[in-house]
Amino acid sequence: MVSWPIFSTSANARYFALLVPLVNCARLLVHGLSLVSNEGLIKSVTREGNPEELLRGPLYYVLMLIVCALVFWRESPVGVIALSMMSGGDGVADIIGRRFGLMKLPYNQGKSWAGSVSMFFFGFLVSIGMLNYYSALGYFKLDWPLTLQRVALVSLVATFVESLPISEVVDDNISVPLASIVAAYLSFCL
Ligand SMILES: C/C(=C\COP(=O)(O)O)CCC[C@H](C)CCC[C@H](C)CCCC(C)C
Ligand SMILES: Nc1ccn([C@@H]2O[C@H](COP(=O)(O)OP(=O)(O)O)[C@@H](O)[C@H]2O)c(=O)n1
Repeated sequence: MVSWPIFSTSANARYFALLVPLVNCARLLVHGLSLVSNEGLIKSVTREGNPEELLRGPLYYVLMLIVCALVFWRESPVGVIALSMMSGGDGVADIIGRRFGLMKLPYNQGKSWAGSVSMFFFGFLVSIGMLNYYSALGYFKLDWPLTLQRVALVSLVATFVESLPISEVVDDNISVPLASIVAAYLSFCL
């Protein structure tokens, strides 16, 4: 029976799984540099329709996928939590914040309480859901009462970092997962 690397315990499974973000990284670079034109990709992934946008948020998103797969893979909850905060928390904060974010944060008029509260709750929920999935597959065993507290703390840290007016300096597709990695590593691994 063929054992597909992506589900195997092979040391090479992570490199096989990396093919997906690597291919998308190449796509974003090629289209972001306008070496190739794909209106569908640009329209679906950018806000203003400028190819250069692909080289910022989307590219950082995929690079963080690559970093977490390489460094943490399935052995550690840290990578799972970091990606959950970026895709689940920050992603929903954008949607909810744009639509319902009338009450702005006192220190950042570009962000709102609705967006940040969504960031916290969806970052927490997606993290717990993914940790439960990986735990059910046997990749790690967790003390769930403690894990809930730890993930809540990481989500609080990620929410605070995401709320800061630093988007011009560092994209939140970098700051949110990096802050989550640090907070999760300190709470889960030390
Ligand atoms: C639109 C994207 C990021 C923009 O973020 P922001 O600037 O709004 O904060 C994501 C871009 C995704 C990329 C085009 C394709 C990624 C495919 C990925 C490797 C497949 C696995 C995704 C996994 C389920 C999280
Ligand atoms: N905590 C947050 C996050 C986003 N948002 C809203 O979502 C929009 C996009 O957020 P963002 O600049 O962080 O964009 P992304 O790069 O995270 O997708 C903001 O301009 C706000 O309107 C919010 O209101 N509160």
